[in-house]
Amino acid sequence: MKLGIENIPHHWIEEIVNLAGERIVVVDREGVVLYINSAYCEFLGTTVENAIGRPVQDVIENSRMHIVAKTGQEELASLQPINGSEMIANRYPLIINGELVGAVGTVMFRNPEDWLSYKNKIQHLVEELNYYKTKAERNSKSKYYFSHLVGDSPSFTAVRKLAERVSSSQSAVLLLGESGTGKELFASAIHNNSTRASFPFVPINCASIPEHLLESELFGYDEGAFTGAKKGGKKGHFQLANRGTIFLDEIGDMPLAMQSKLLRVLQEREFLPVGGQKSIAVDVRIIAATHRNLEKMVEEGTFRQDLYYRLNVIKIEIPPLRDRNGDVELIAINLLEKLGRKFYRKGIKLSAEVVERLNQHKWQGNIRELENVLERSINVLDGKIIELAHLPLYLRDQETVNIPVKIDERESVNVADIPVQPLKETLAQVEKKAILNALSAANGNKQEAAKLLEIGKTRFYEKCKLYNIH
Ligand SMILES: Nc1ncnc2c1ncn2[C@@H]1O[C@H](COP(=O)(O)OP(=O)(O)OP(=O)(O)O)[C@@H](O)[C@H]1O
Repeated sequence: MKLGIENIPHHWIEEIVNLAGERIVVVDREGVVLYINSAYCEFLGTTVENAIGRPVQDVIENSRMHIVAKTGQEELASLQPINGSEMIANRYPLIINGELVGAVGTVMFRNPEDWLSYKNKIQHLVEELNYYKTKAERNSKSKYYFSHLVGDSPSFTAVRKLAERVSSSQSAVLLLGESGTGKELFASAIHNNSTRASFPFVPINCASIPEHLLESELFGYDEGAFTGAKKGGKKGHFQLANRGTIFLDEIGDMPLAMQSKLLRVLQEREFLPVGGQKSIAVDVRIIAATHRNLEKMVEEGTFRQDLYYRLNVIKIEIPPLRDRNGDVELIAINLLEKLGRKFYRKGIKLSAEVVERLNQHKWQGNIRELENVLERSINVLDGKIIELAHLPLYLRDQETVNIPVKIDERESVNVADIPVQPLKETLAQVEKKAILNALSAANGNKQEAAKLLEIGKTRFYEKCKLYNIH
């Protein structure tokens, strides 16, 4: 007997799909319906004959299948109103022999009660999955080497050489640079080039953790340290990084009280978990990073001078992209390869005009901004060459090259509703709204929301803190 679907007579397949309770649609790269099963058509109030060969948007209300067929990005469990019911839609890119050829979509559950019972059943599995996903992401994030740090400009080459040279030392490293310049990549490359490479690299973003949780995140806690503390306590990042490297990103955002505790670990090489009685010894190399001016913060009294000296043993200043002559094109080509793999779109190139425009731009958001621009361009691209027309508006219009402001219907504000008040307050209101909108569009995923807003995650966390958004 054959080992596949060939054993099933072809005319059974439709019935099997219908029995499985799924409503299925298949579209090609242009979003044209190639197949839709009768159960789905029944639900839509149409017929298979009517639906086949038509653009999917004309057949299914609020469909996003044509988008998935272009981007290659799957969309799972997204809510889709059809015929007045909230449906749960799953949309998968259809990849055959490594090439994106279309998309497959299913919808299920006619009513929210069914969804709730399903959700309760799988909730713990989802949580478990998320836990392993985060862990896997963290592991893969630490896998950068100096060869991943693309750039040939003299300013960047000098910095990369310095970082390479100091990676074998055990001293603390302080990475300075604007948001999106690659500080985390540098930290990871230093770790992987050091004698600690076979031990963990543990990154922690000091700005993204609420102040009251930072201590237990860094140093862990003992059983019974506070109400709700896990049985058996919890290990902190310092303990997890033992014999490896801890990367303290956005160290400039660490509250003063925590700075004192961190200083103690650096001096004594041991720490006390929250609620603990016994100190734990650790052997950890520290790499800290910030986009803030720590010297100024020391002068202003918001950063401890003694801690600054402890961290500033080896200072590495990563240049902003606009000061890296010739690197933009090189990095863009590298990012296109990476994005090509992510979206199953191989061989995408930049037109000469686009290269020129990218070289002219000031890149306030550095490589992260460049990455977002390219990702967006790929999403609106049909062929293989990114032309000026595919760039976001603020890059297309030379007059406004350095003003990355994006206004579209989603972000527009009804001016008539705004009371007369100081401009600052109005701007804050709009900013908060934009953040909430992005969070809701990203299903609460902060990194994704920051990406949608085209700002760095650090700035995003700062804004959330400022507007009390949890
Ligand atoms: N030299 C480089 N070559 C290729 N890609 C890079 C390079 N440097 C950074 N990137 C990419 O740019 C993005 C931003 O890098 P990273 O997160 O390391 O910046 P950062 O300085 O730590 O930012 P932040 O301060 O906002 O946390 C990442 O997606 C990273 O993969």
